[in-house]
Amino acid sequence: MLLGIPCAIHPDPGLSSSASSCWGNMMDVVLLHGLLLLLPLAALLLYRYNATFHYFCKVAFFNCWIIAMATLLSPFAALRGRSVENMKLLRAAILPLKHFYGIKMQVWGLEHLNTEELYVIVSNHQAALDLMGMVEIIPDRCVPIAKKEILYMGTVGWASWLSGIIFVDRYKREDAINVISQTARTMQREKFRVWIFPEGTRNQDKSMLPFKRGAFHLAVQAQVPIFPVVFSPYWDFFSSKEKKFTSGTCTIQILPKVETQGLSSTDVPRLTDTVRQAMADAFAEMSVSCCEDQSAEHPQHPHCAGVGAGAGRGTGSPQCEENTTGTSN
Ligand SMILES: CCCCCCCCCCCCCC(=O)SCCNC(=O)CCNC(=O)[C@H](O)C(C)(C)COP(=O)(O)OP(=O)(O)OC[C@H]1O[C@@H](n2cnc3c(N)ncnc32)[C@H](O)[C@@H]1OP(=O)(O)O
Ligand SMILES: CCCCCCCC/C=C\CCCCCCCC(=O)OC[C@@H](O)COP(=O)(O)O
Repeated sequence: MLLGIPCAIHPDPGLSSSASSCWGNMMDVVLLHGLLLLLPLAALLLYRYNATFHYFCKVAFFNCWIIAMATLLSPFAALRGRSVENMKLLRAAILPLKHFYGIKMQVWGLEHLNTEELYVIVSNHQAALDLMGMVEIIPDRCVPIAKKEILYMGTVGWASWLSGIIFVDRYKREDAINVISQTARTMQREKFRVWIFPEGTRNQDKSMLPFKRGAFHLAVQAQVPIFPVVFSPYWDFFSSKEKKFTSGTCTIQILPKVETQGLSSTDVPRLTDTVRQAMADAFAEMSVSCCEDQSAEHPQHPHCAGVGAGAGRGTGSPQCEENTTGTSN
C-alpha cells in the first residue's frame, strides 16, 4: 500500500485494467513527490543565481514581514488605543529586518536628535526600505506623515493608525493642508515630533525631487526646528528598476537643526530651498563616498575618518556609529 492506495509494487503484464490504473496512480504519486522535491530545489537555485528572482523574494519577504508584524502587534497596540507610544512596537518589529538582509547601518550626527524639544524631521525617500533606516534613529514620540493609501492596507493600516501615524490625501490639497495645520497645533499640545518625506513620493534618482512645502509650513506654524536627515543612496545594494537587492551599507546623516523661530509663511519657500540644498549637498557627498567605499578593500567612510565637512554639517564632530547589531538610540 502506498499512501493509502492498495496496489501491487510490480505490475504484471497480464494484470486487469484496474491494476494498471493502480500502477498509473502510483506513478502519479511518485511524480508528484518528485516535483514537490524539485520545486524547492529549483527555487533555491533560482534564488542563488537569478538576480531578479532574488529581488522579488527579498521584497516579498519584506512585505510579508511587515504584514505579519502588523497583524501580530495590532491587538497589543489596540489595548493602549491610538497612541504615539505604539510606535515603539512598530520600531521593535522592523529593527531586526536589517539582519536578514545584511544591511549595515551607519549613523552620523545622532547627538543632534538628543534634545528634549519638539521638532520636525525631514528626510529623502528612496524606497519602502527607508523604514529600516527610520527605526535606527526615530526618537521617542515621533510619528511619520504617510500617504492615506497605507491606511487601507489591512492590518498594516490598523497598526499605522494605532501608532498615531498621520495620513494625508495627496490628491486633496486642501484636506492635506488642513491635516498639517491641525498637526501643528496638536504636536505642541500632545508633545510629539513629526517625520515627513518632503519629496512626497519614493525616488531613487541621483538627485532629490523638488520638495513639497507641507513639512516647512508645519515647522513654521508650530515654531519648532527642522532636522534634515539624509539616507545615503541605495544604488550599491538596492534598485527597484534594475531588480537588484544585495547586502550593503546604508549611512544616515542627521544634519544640524534649522531654526524656524520668528519665521512666517512668507519665509517658507526660502526655508524649503535652504533645507533642500543642505540635504542635496550631503546626498551628493555621500554618493561619492558610497562609490568609493564600494571599490575600497576595507571601506571606511571619509567622515568616519574625520575627513571632510559638507554643507549643512555644523558644530561638533560628526558622530559615526556603525550599527548592525542593535539600536542606536
Ligand atoms: C510593522 C508594521 C509597520 C507599519 C508600516 C508603517 C508605515 C509607515 C510609513 C511611513 C512612511 C510613509 C511615507 C509616505 O507615505 S510619503 C507620501 C506622503 N507624504 C507626503 O506627501 C508629505 C509631503 N507632502 C507635502 O508636504 C505636501 O505639501 C502636501 C501633501 C501637504 C500638499 O501637496 P501639494 O503637492 O498639493 O503641495 P505643494 O507642497 O506643492 O504646495 C502647494 C501649495 O500649498 C501650500 N501649502 C502646502 N502645505 C501647506 C500648509 N500646511 N499650510 C499652508 N500652505 C501650504 C504651498 O506653500 C503651495 O503654495 P505656494 O507656496 O506655491 O503658494
Ligand atoms: C485588505 C487589504 C489588504 C492589503 C494588503 C496590502 C499589503 C501591503 C504590503 C506590504 C506593506 C508594506 C508597506 C510598507 C509601507 C512603506 C512606506 C512606503 O514606502 O510607502 C510609500 C510611500 O511613502 C510613497 O508612495 P509612492 O512612492 O508615492 O507610491
